[in-house]
Amino acid sequence: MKLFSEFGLDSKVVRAITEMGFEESTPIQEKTIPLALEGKDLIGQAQTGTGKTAAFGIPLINRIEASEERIVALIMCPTRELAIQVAEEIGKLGRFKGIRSLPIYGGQDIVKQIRALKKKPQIIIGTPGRLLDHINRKTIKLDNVNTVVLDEADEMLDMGFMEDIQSILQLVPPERHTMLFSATMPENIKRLAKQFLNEPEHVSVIPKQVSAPLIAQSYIEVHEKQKFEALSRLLDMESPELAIIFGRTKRRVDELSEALQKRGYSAEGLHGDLSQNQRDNVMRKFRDGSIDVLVATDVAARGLDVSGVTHVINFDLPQDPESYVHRIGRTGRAGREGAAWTFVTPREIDHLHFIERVTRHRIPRKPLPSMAEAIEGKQRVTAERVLEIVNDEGLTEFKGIAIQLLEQYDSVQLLAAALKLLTGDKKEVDIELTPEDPLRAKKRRPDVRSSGRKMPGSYVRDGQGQSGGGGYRRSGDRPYSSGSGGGGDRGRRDGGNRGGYGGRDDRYRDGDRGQRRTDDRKPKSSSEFVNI
Ligand SMILES: Nc1ncnc2c1ncn2[C@@H]1O[C@H](COP(=O)(O)OP(=O)(O)OP(=O)(O)O)[C@@H](O)[C@H]1O
Ligand SMILES: [Mg+2]
Repeated sequence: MKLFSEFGLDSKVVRAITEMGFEESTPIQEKTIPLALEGKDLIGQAQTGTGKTAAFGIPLINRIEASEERIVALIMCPTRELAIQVAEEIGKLGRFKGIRSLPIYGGQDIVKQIRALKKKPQIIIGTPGRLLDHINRKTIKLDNVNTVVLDEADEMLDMGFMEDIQSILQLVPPERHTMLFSATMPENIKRLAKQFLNEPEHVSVIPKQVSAPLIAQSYIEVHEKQKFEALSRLLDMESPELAIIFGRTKRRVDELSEALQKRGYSAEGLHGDLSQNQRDNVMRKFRDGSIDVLVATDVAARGLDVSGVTHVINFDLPQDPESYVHRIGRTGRAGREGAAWTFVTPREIDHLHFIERVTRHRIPRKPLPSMAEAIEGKQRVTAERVLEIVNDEGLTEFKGIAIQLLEQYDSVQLLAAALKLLTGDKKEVDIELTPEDPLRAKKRRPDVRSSGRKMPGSYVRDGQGQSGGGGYRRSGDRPYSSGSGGGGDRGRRDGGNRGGYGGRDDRYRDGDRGQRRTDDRKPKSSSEFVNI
């Protein structure tokens, strides 16, 4: 693996990378950084959590001069939280060079954005809708842009941003450098690539299995009505550090987060119908650990990088295989392990098999956690909490009473009582969730992958063992420090209807563009998967 000092980068960039705690480049970084430094257009595909942001961020920052007073680079992302998160990372990378970057997204005061734009940022990281607003208002000019990045490019297409992206790119000088990134590369991405990229290199570090290798995947077959019980048992049994639970609709997310709170879990919901303020608050709490369960629609499926997420639970089976791959990819990031659990109703088993076929990964079935396992899990956590403070100095003041009690009672009996008290009783509140319709299996060619379907002038590394997710190191090893702030996601696919997506990023919230229906997520084309 190549060290960052070996790419011939500006020393200020290397210093920034070092300060971020990165030691070695990840496979996608190793491959794309040299190409991007040469100015080659490229399509970069690598598993979730393997550092695609820095793969485009580093060469971008390296090329820009701090003295530049015009917008020279544009990064487009499908959701607001992702724009914020990418801007954070770009900000860190450009710190020592003095590069100015700015996130531009819907839901935020446009006047405030205009004021920020006056500080002459060189890099804009934005969601397409709000970007177009600024372009139309002439508060953003693209005449000097020489680099464009489309992060989660397939998702932006899927969300119906094609026209917006086209309009935006028409305003960027054609001799630009364009890069396109995602963990999944459906067939329709080719169309976009043909139109906007100039003889791109297709850099793929996706091995056989498209999902990140460090994620232990399992599914539980469960009736719709048993799902909530199954969820609380699973949470008790596994006691996640941080967990993201995906629900199919906004209503589902609202009901589920409320139900979890009633049962005593520290959970909050995130979906596209919340105000930007609410979205920001939820993300902040989740990042700093003040809540440990985030219940979300697919708004949180893409790009979101929160360290400490040990579990992803698909309370509802995702609509399509890409969504599955991205959802579970919120854990098992940057070389860490994670667990992904998926609830499947008996009628959805075929759909699960379809996801398995397309992702080329068999998902083992696990039994519903038993009551005993749930209780055991909770007890284990309590015991761990006790053991954490067993050597604390601050216990002295409790020792007197401890000695007194031990003179009167049996020690095991006493400790058991204390543990019982600490564990707390599950609040037995009856929970009734509105049932969701089951998903039906799709008919689609199962696994059309990248091999043999190369982009012109490209190479596809379809090799083995190129996990990308596996074991690259970060100095300082800060396993659960809160990440870079922000949050990556979008609001969508969560309209009342299955497959609809109401609260998607800019257009509905800002009211200033688009007549698009809030519930019609465009159906995907038939042979989506080139690479998944
Ligand atoms: N070379 C590196 N060494 C260690 N950690 C890294 C390195 N590069 C990136 N990271 C960290 O890995 C995490 C995941 O990176 P990033 O969000 O860019 O992944 P991604 O490939 O874009 O994933 P996704 O497909 O989910 O968007 C981040 O916390 C990032 O800071
Ligand atoms: Mg990413």
